Amino acid sequence: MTNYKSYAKVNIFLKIANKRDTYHELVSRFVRVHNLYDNMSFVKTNKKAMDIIGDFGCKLESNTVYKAYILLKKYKGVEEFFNTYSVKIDKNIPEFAGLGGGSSNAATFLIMVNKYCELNLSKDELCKIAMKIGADVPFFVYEYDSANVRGIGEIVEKFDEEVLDIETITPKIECNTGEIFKVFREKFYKQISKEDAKRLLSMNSLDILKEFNIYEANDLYEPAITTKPELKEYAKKNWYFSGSGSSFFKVNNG
Ligand SMILES: C[C@@](CO)(OP(=O)(O)O)[C@H](O)COP(=O)(O)OP(=O)(O)OC[C@H]1O[C@@H](n2ccc(N)nc2=O)[C@H](O)[C@@H]1O
Ligand SMILES: Nc1ncnc2c1ncn2[C@@H]1O[C@H](COP(=O)(O)OP(=O)(O)O)[C@@H](O)[C@H]1O
Repeated sequence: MTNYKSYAKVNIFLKIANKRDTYHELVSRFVRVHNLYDNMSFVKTNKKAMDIIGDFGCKLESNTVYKAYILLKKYKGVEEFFNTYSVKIDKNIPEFAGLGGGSSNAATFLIMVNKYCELNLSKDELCKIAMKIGADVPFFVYEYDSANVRGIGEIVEKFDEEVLDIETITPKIECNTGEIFKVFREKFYKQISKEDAKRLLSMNSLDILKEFNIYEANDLYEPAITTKPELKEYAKKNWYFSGSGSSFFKVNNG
């Protein structure tokens, strides 16, 4: 059966626009990493129950793909399909990395089930399901190379620009997203102005990286290095920080 590539992402910039209850509204540019992806496919089994084949740092019920299955199983034919097929995931994207691996897998799974079970759900309908799984899942559902992402990830707008050649490095330092947002709120809280947000959202990624340094591009970098000072060793010239970490990235175009 067809192999699907479940890509990683980086955040070219990530700014906080507001608080929403215990969450934070973002203004961010998400870009897919073309040379870093997990491989996903359906394989025939006789398990007679939903199963995920692959190496994960979590149990089945916590897997983003399982959460996606739970939301899809009410649709006609889905439960029956997983009586004879399992989903196989060959992981390459590091976990806890700020690269959105788990979110990407869930989105790819939604796309695969939509096709194989002929659900005929539109991207906007899939996005509504995606939001229930996690903040970064809607971005991956739309399959854009580059997009402006706002809100808690539910507003995804395609951004047209040249495809970026992205290199990533993931230090073995576990960054807990919730903890980093907590430190941001307590010690570093600031909100981007509407004017600055508008300007950033209209600029192409290469120009943004020319103009801004690692601190200015990502509001979560300072709370991350405060929480895990050993991260600073990786902040070399022209390297940037993705999401809540721990990955750094560099763009090699031009
Ligand atoms: C900030 C991003 C940018 O891509 O970081 P990375 O996960 O990529 O590092 C993501 O949107 C993260 O999304 P996700 O990883 O799904 O976060 P969740 O597990 O839902 O959130 C964990 C915790 O982080 C905080 N949180 C998360 C997202 C957000 N917009 N505001 C928050 O304050 C909340 O306290 C939440 O309980
Ligand atoms: N399909 C999946 N692939 C990777 N991690 C997953 C998956 N499902 C759940 N997880 C769990 O999600 C958490 C974050 O994983 P991931 O999305 O890869 O990191 P990040 O959000 O930092 O990029 C980890 O606790 C991991 O065990």
